[in-house]
This record gives sequence, structure tokens and C-alpha cells, in this order.
Amino acid sequence: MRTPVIAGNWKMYKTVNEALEYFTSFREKGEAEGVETVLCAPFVALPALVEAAKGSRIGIGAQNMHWEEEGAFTGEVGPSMLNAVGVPYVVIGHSERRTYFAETDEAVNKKTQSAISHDLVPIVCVGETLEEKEADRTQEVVREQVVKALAGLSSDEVTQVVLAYEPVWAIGSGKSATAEDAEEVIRFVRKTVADQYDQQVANDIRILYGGSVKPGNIDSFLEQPDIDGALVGGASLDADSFARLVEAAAKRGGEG
Ligand SMILES: O=C(CO)COP(=O)(O)O
Repeated sequence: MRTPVIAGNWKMYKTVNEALEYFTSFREKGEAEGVETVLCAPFVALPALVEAAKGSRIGIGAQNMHWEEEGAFTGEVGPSMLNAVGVPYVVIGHSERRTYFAETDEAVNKKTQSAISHDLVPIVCVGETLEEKEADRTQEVVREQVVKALAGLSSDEVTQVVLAYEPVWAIGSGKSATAEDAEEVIRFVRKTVADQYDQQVANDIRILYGGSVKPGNIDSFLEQPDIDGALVGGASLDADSFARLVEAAAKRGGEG
């Protein structure tokens, strides 16, 4: 059985103090058995959050990293630096990085490989734009992103990856995909993994939905057989609303 993941992506929000204040109120409510809860915060808040999260079931993640160990890459943060802080997760290939920072599928692949070889769990994002959706290219685009992101990984390594299907048009728009449409794409992603590797890898890999997930719609996604949780932007910024999402996943785990 796949353990559900509820991951918050704060994006470029919260100072260190704001992050700690949030964590104090979130910690009790956000601790749920049977759910992997993750908070992906800006780099500067990571050391304080990792310290605050010690002894809890809440994992802390970065939102990006460079693939190289170290070097003359002004402004970048490398995988060993995340290891040294004790961060277990890293978001890779978010559409905002692809769009605003020109991140290519090749870069996403190098980062994913580097994360795996540094024992970091990569949360790898894929998803089509509105234009691609309207041109009926969703499956083609998502397939290519998935295949390229995972290229060169062994079957064992692929099962350590968490994939997140985030249709670009649903991010921050208040307009989520319907649960049925998200399920259809995610089922297709799982099939893509089965075709590239084998059925066992496809059965084991966690695939999340992201894009305007809120307490009011999370259940509809979680009830889909292939959706293993959510990657959440806006609704993760408030401790109460994020805790409600974790609770929804915990409740479902209990029922299932
Ligand atoms: O980009 C997202 C998570 O990575 C989704 O953002 P929203 O939940 O704000 O739509």
C-alpha cells in the first residue's frame, strides 16, 4: 500500500520567524499517522524548521537545488548542503521554475538523479499548460516530462521518487482540475512508468495532484485510486487549512 503524501509548497512566502510561528501552531494538528506530511520552505527557513521539526512526523523540504556537488554557481544551493541541514525532501521541476527560470527537462533530470544519489526524496513536478491542454496534448507533454525526468534511474531509484501532476493552468488559479480529469492523467502517468520500468515500480511510486487543492476539494482527489496525495501551494500557507488537508488524508488512510 502506498503511504499518502501531503506536501505544502510555500513558494516565496514566510520569513524565518513567520515559518517558526506557523510551525508552532501546525505541529500538533499536522501530526497524523499514516500520512507523510512535508513542508517545503524557502532555503533560509530550512535550518530553523528542521530543528523545530525534530521528534515530529513532519518532514521538511527545499523547493529547488543545483545538481552539482559544489562549484562556481552563484546563488545556487547544492545537494550536500541540504544533507548537512538535515532536509529529507526537495521539489524539482516545479512549473514556476520551468517558466520563470528556464528549467529544462534535462536540468530536471540532472537534479532528480543528484537528489536520489544524495538520499533526498525528489518531488518531481510535471504538467501541461492551458495552451497544451486546449490542443489536446496533455498526455504527450506529461509523458515526455516524466520519461525525461526519470531517465537513467534504476527501478529501485524510481520508486523513491514522488511525482506530482500539476496542470499549470490550475496552479494558483482557484480553478482545480476535476478529480476525474486529474485521475485520468495520473493513471496515464502510472502507465507510463509501467511501460518504462515495470508494473511493480508503477504500483509503488507515489503520484500526487497539485493545483488549487483546498480543504473543500481534497476528498474528491484522495478518493481516486491512483492519486496518492497532494502538493499544495496557497492552502498550505495557513496552518489550520494545511492541517485540515493532512487530517483528510489521515482519515482516508484509516478508512482504507
Ligand atoms: O504550485 C502548487 C504547488 O506546488 C499549487 O499551488 P496552489 O495550491 O496555490 O494552486
